[in-house]
Amino acid sequence: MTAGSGQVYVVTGGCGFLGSHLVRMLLEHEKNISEIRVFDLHLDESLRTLSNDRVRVRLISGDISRLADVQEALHGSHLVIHTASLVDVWGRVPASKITEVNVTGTENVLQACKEEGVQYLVYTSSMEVVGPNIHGDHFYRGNEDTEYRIYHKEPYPLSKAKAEKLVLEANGIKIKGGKMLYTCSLRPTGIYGEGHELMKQFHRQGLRTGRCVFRALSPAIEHGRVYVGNVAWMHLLAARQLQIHPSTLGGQVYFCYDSSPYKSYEDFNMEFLSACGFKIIGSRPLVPYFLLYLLALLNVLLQWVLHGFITYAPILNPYTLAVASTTFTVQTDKAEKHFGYQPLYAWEEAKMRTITWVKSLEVSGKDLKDVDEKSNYCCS
Ligand SMILES: NC(=O)c1ccc[n+]([C@@H]2O[C@H](COP(=O)([O-])OP(=O)(O)OC[C@H]3O[C@@H](n4cnc5c(N)ncnc54)[C@H](O)[C@@H]3O)[C@@H](O)[C@H]2O)c1
Ligand SMILES: CC(C)CCC[C@@H](C)[C@H]1CC[C@H]2[C@@H]3[C@H](O)C=C4C[C@@H](O)CC[C@]4(C)[C@H]3CC[C@]12C
Repeated sequence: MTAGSGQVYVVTGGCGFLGSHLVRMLLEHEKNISEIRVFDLHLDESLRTLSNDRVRVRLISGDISRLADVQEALHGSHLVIHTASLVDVWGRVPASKITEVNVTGTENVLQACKEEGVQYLVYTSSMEVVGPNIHGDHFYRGNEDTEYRIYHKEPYPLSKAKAEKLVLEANGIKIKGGKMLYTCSLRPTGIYGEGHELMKQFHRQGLRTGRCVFRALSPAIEHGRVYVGNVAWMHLLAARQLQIHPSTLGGQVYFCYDSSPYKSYEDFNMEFLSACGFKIIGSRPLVPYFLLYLLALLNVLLQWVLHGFITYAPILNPYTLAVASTTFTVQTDKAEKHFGYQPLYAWEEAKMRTITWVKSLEVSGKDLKDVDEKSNYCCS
């Protein structure tokens, strides 16, 4: 295919963790596109260099919460993959900002699809549109039809649920030119892989404590995880098949899954950290749950006191503790049945790629700096 003769895809949030994997995935595996528009608030200039003879990668700086920006980016495009979002469960940004980006931003994408006559939209949702809920109900290897008490209070899951609803309701509406809009929604569980910001933080924290991770969560609580490459692959397939079988995929939701093992959040992280010499201390939580909960509450209090002076947003708060302490795993084949999804990366390869990346944090010295040499290897 020569540049200009294929389809134009827009990837909102294309410079983020998932978005940048998706852009690379599209370049490598989607043969009928000639342009990828990477729309983001903060541009990653290195993506520009990915353009080749066949596909032009165009970086577009814009704000999803401004309709004019979105309209301009979508003009003349064929399909949108909407991953842009404010991912915040720590109170780093005000709730109103989360709503503005995640809900108004999605409204803008839908409006722009309508006005610019873009027929297809794949939305990146989240497991959190379902749960875990605040009652602590476990969702054990459930699927898209599993009944669950859905209850949202926190700004991020609330915004993702609202946005997903808007996306699904828009399936089938008339767009400019008289054609129909087709939409579907993908719900990843906790994504991991190269570039995962939270993994960097756990790695850095582990270096400070001499490569020791102190078990805080019950190993019996399963937390769903999915490799970023497989999430990107699933988006690519959904985008392709939405155009071929719009009546099958249109208006549907799909959990993102692969063959990553069912483990607790900490044990899963250890799959990678142990390759760097990290050890997990304790076979059961070292701190009783009520103490952890008190600590989480203390963090909320400190956040409130320090508000206006500094942004105090530690990893542990009552909500993140509840998410990490409630089983939420998926087991489904809906995406396989509807659009032939099979993970592109087996667990062993996903693990190896992630380990290589975690190790590279040490080689580059990025995570080693600031760490007291003396504290290293206290466990070895
Ligand atoms: N990381 C996870 O574990 C996870 C799990 C489930 C779902 N998700 C969803 O996947 C998507 C991608 O998440 P991620 O982890 O890659 O997050 P990320 O923060 O790395 O990427 C989000 C991107 O959106 C961009 N963005 C934010 N505000 C914007 C705005 N106003 N205008 C334009 N762009 C804006 C950011 O600059 C960033 O590049 C999100 O929709 C998120 O809700 C993530
Ligand atoms: C108590 C501590 C020792 C551990 C705290 C870990 C906690 C910060 C982690 C655990 C689970 C994580 C969430 C989960 O993987 C899935 C998602 C969905 C996604 O849409 C946004 C990110 C989020 C909420 C992860 C955030 C970090 C969590 C809560």
